[in-house]
Amino acid sequence: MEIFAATDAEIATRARLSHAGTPPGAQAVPAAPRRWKGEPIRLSGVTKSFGARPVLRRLDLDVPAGQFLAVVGRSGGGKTTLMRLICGLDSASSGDVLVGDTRVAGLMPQVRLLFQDARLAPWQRVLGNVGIARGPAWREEAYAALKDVGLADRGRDWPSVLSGGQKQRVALARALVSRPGVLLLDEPFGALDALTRSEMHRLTERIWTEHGFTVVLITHDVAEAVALADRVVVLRQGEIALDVEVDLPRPRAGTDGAATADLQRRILAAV
Ligand SMILES: Nc1ncnc2c1ncn2[C@@H]1O[C@H](COP(=O)(O)OP(=O)(O)OP(=O)(O)O)[C@@H](O)[C@H]1O
Repeated sequence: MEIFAATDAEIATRARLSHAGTPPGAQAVPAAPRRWKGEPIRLSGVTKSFGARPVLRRLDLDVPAGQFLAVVGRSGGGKTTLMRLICGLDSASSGDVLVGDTRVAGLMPQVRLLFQDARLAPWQRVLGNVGIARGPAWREEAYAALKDVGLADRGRDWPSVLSGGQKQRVALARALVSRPGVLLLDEPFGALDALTRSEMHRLTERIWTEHGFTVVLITHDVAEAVALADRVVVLRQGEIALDVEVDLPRPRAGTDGAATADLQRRILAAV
């Protein structure tokens, strides 16, 4: 049994409205509010050890609400460990992690994650994937989220017929459907080809600008970090080796000026 009951006609109508606005005589699809609340993140004196080995060492990090932060660093530097502490998948050995006013202790509903692989349920259509675990209002929200990622007309497709980039868009819509205060992106663009990756960059930047949630992006790609983030933190051996503002005008996709190159060099040197 499917978890949604929309008919093909209903989906087609909604998709048409999403793309073309409301034709004369048609009933308007209620628009979701375009902006929601970003949550600040605060780490104070956070250490995380596995056995006797510290992976994060007395980390202090304040991420203001609505900031787009990129975390870069070499493999094994503790980036994913940091993500897991922020979303409550793991707990710190010592120190405090706060999202908004809440001390993280267990999974945080206002924090959503996007991974390198889309992790869609193959037995659910696109709309079902986006709407999983939602309450009674999920269907409107799912349509709004699919529209946000440019897939309003793909709700009845199975994940298997989508391209890699489209699957990532569905995963992004699934993360957005609950209007998270914080979106954690763990190398979500790493497996995509260059063109699709730059499309995803533009999409992510647009959606973040529209909705105003806080983003933490983990990436190995310094150019990606500088293209997207307000601020870049370099994590090296569990410590912050560099913390730098990206004071470049948006949108930045495709910009390749001297200031961008300088900043990239500075970050690479710290990595
Ligand atoms: N559950 C665990 N048990 C033991 N060691 C772990 C565990 N999780 C991570 N580590 C270790 O912690 C260190 C940091 O891992 P982490 O995945 O945070 O690094 P990363 O910077 O995200 O690396 P990558 O860029 O390769 O994904 C690594 O040495 C890893 O082996």
